[in-house]
Amino acid sequence: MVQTLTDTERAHALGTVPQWALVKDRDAIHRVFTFADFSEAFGFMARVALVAEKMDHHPEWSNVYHTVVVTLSTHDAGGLTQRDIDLAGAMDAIAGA
Ligand SMILES: C[C@H](O)[C@H](O)[C@H]1CNC2=NC(N)=NC(=O)C2=N1
Repeated sequence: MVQTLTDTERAHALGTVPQWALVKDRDAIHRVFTFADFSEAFGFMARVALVAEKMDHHPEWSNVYHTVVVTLSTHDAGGLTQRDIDLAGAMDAIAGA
């Protein structure tokens, strides 16, 4: 079973994905991606979906027109783990930032 990050690990891990912020009321990270239009946003989601499935780690997300709102947390561990940091990094790379 994957473990939630310790405070020291968390500080280091968050530094590797600086565009993500800790969620206030739960142990999770959050980012809003904004694209040029719906096609770009949905194309991003399609690419991320394939990667997430391969990683066996899945985002909580929603889409409205050109924005994709994402929360990452590891349900099996009840909080933030390295798996969330890895998926966040993969999403950043797919989005190009
Ligand atoms: C059985 C399967 O491996 C698990 O349910 C995976 C799938 N995707 C997951 N995604 C996320 N975000 N957290 C999990 O704990 C998780 N667990």
